[in-house]
Amino acid sequence: MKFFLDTADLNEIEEAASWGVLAGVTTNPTLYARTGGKLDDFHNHIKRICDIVDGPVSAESVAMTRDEIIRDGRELAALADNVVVKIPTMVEGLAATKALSEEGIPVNMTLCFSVPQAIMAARAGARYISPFVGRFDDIAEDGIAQLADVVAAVNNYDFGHDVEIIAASVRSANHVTQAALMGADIATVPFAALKKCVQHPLTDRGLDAFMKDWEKVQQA
Ligand SMILES: O=C[C@H](O)COP(=O)(O)O
Repeated sequence: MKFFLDTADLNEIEEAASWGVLAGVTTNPTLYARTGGKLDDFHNHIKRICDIVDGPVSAESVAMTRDEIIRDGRELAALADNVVVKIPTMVEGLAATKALSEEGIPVNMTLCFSVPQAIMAARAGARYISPFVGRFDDIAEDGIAQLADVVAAVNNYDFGHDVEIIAASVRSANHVTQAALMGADIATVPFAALKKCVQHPLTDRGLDAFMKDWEKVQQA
């Protein structure tokens, strides 16, 4: 499984990139708004992310009609070679995904909450599909079970092009564990949760003991 960072925060992206495990970044309008970014700086902001990250960077279209999404998608794709156009899973989004994919522009279909949505995204030409986990948990449903269904269903078929499933709306290291065990290709993880993925209390305890014993060696 590959690790993507689910953020538009440049500091977080720079730090995670320095860890050597970052394979890509996903953004969305909410994550960009959280940076305090303005509309007229959005494209430059995406370019800055693309410069930092050696891997695909999803930038989301906020258009609602096929033609507007296609126009948006072309503009976003022109920003950098590693831009992936993120498009919501809806009728107009499917049509735009088909058109953009045929032009060779990679698409990540987002806001995916069901097996039929995922299969349709793949059929339309999506390079990435993003089933959401945490938002199911938020409404007292089992997001991991939903993700497992999507992974199993998509892996049943050959869509004639590469399709990778991004476990999205990930909230915890346990979500990452479950996504990896079921064979999700990618987990896109918020910075705080990604940091928790490298931490373990037994690692901390073991390190503490090693340091204390090393002090004894130095004083012997
Ligand atoms: O846009 C995709 C995100 O992974 C959504 O995550 P969220 O449910 O934490 O906002």
